[in-house]
Amino acid sequence: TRSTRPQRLLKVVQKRATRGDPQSVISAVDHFCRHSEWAMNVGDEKGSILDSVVSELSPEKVLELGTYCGYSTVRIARLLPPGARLITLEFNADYAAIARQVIAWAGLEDKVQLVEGASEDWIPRMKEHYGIETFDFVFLDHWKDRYLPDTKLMEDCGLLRKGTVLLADNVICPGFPDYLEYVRNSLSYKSCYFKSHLKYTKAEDGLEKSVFLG
Ligand SMILES: CNc1ncnc2c1ncn2[C@@H]1O[C@H](/C=C/CNC(=O)c2cc(-c3ccc(F)cc3)cc(O)c2O)[C@H](F)[C@H]1O
Ligand SMILES: [Mg+2]
Repeated sequence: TRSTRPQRLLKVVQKRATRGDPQSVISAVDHFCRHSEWAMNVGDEKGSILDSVVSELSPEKVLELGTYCGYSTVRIARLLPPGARLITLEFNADYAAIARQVIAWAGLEDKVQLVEGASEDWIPRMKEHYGIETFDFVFLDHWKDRYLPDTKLMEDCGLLRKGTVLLADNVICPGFPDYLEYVRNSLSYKSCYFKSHLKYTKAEDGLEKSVFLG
């Protein structure tokens, strides 16, 4: 049977990228998406905004919602300080299998814990299963109608602390109006919008950075 897009993306990574070199993995995926097939990863333009937020924060404990093929996982993990940990949640087994191999090809498996399961099931288990007190940084990039319920769930589970940064992909396209209204109007968040473009196109998109105020 015909291969899937994630399988083709992995082949390009293994063909064009150097094992253990995260930057070459990022470039290989960008090349694949720009020249061969469109895929729903954050892309290079928004990716560099993600890079600057992570570099400035230097977070120890990171949560990513929606691994997909691991592109943003690699972008984040490559910038983490020694000893820092990234937990990424992905409930599609096929995507998780591809992402594991992409993360391993980048040589970042020691920093990344890919959990195959649903965010709503695993957010409540973060403390007892992974010994997480609170997260320093959360990247939201899963189903758009799940950003708000999962953010409220993280609040309820006490996983956010004063200063925790939430960064959400796709403010415009596909968009998540309910989450945006919440973080922009809630007294518990200080929110700002990083305008960008939908990867490799002229269409506007952006990232919403929201700091939890406790
Ligand atoms: C609900 N709980 C979940 N738990 C674990 N993994 C999950 C969960 N929910 C989804 N996943 C997992 O997270 C991923 C889902 C990513 C969804 N992303 C997008 O749809 C998305 C779409 C566009 C887009 C833009 C323009 C256009 F014309 C068409 C598409 C751009 C983007 O940057 C996106 O991120 C994965 F697929 C799913 O298994
Ligand atoms: Mg996205």
